[in-house]
Amino acid sequence: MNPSEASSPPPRALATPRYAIIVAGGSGTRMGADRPKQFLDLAGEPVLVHTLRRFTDPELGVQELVVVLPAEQLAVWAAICAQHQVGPHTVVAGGATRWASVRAGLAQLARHASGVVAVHDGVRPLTPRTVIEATYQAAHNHGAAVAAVVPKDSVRNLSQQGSYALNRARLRLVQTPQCFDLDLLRRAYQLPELSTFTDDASVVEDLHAITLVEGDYRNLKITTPEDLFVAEALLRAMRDPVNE
Ligand SMILES: Nc1ccn([C@@H]2O[C@H](COP(=O)(O)OP(=O)(O)OP(=O)(O)O)[C@@H](O)[C@H]2O)c(=O)n1
Ligand SMILES: C[C@](O)(CO)[C@H](O)COP(=O)(O)O
Repeated sequence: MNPSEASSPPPRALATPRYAIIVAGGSGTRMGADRPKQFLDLAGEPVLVHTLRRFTDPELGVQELVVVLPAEQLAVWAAICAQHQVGPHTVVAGGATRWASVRAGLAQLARHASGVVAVHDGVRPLTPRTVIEATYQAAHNHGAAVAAVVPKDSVRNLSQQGSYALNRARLRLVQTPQCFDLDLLRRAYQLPELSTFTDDASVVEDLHAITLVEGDYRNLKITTPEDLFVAEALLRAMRDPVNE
């Protein structure tokens, strides 16, 4: 625990325990930076520090937070934690794919019998608390819930003849957090990995229906360089009490 955490308010007590796995085990090839994008600077602090703060908010009552990192970056993260205010968490080494990293995070939660677990991208540093809370609650009520938003652009499907328009009213852009009953997520991650998995909902959906929760357009995933500029502007706006 960071000494500055000692005086923070106690976590909210909840009947159903809440856990979170923050996956930050990727290398950021699309960003093309000199280090993984989760360590890049966003308004004076590494992206991942911002992301963790979203989940250490005592109002959420998360009992255990697991951070998954590339094995070769564990020392880098330790140095970051020594310099920045980061709440209590455990660290595990990830795998070659996001799926393998989530599995490693789940293994860290093996001693817990039950609860609801959130899986969240370490590179989504702007997720509003209301979205996290709503996703945990929906998973508590329905077993599996993911945050998603309506597409703002028109969407076309590629075909052999060229392309055709899709009805975007029937489409959703999926974000994280993605929250699940702990036992359900464990069972889903015992099945073999498929190349079609892009998120946790795609791993779980053969076992259980996925409930969609209203996400937020500010909850962007930092993927390519321009996302950092947008994230910085959004962060400034979200810190302005007029906007939040
Ligand atoms: N082996 C992996 C791959 C991805 N992730 C995490 O999953 C989230 C979403 O993945 P993505 O944005 O694709 O991150 P990268 O894999 O780092 O990026 P890229 O695909 O551009 O290499 C990120 O927080 C990333 O760190 C992970 O934990 N382990
Ligand atoms: C999990 C995710 O962020 C939901 O939108 C997304 O699927 C991650 O995809 P990526 O290819 O790893 O960026």
